[in-house]
Amino acid sequence: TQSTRPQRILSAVQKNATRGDPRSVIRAIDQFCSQKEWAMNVGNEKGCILDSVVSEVNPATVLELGTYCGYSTVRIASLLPPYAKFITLEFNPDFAAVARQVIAWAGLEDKVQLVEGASSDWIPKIKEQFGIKTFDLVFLDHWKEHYLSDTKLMEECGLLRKGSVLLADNVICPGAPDYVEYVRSSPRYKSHYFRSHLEYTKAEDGLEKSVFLE
Ligand SMILES: Oc1cc(-c2ccc(F)cc2)cc2cccnc12
Ligand SMILES: [Mg+2]
Repeated sequence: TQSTRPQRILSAVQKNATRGDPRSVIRAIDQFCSQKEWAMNVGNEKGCILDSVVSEVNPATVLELGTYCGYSTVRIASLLPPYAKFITLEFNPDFAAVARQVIAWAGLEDKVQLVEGASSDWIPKIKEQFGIKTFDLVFLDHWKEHYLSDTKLMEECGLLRKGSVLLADNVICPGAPDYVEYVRSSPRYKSHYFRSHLEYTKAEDGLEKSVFLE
């Protein structure tokens, strides 16, 4: 039977990356997606912006919405302090199965908890299930239609505190106009747009960093 694109990405990691070396896993995925098949990883250009925000926040608690093959999961997990708690939510079981193996190849399986299911189902349960009060950093990289509703849900569930940082991928392409309008116009957020390019292309895209103010 035909392999899927995530399975081909995993094969490229297992073939070209060194076990336990997160940077070689990132490089292997970026080379495969640049030279062989495009895939919706955040990529290296936006990935460097992600790295700088993670390093600046130095979060003790991180939530990622949308794991896909685990590319950004590996980037984030490799920068976290040892005591950090990192949860990544993935709705698609096939993506989750590949991501677990990519994260393991990087040797980061003890740094991140991959949870399968819908973000809207899981967000209300995170406090009780994982003993997390609030998130210092949230990386939004799932389906764009859910960015705003999931953000409002996180607010309602008390998962954001003064200073919590939301970093959203794909502000331009595919775009999340209702989310961007909300975080840029709300007095409860201070937002900044990091202009970049859609992964592995010359098209414009960018990340929106929004700090929750209360
Ligand atoms: O980074 C992403 C990119 C795209 C995307 C798909 C097709 C295009 F033609 C352009 C962009 C989709 C995503 C869906 C979820 C999380 N990230 C995505
Ligand atoms: Mg994305």
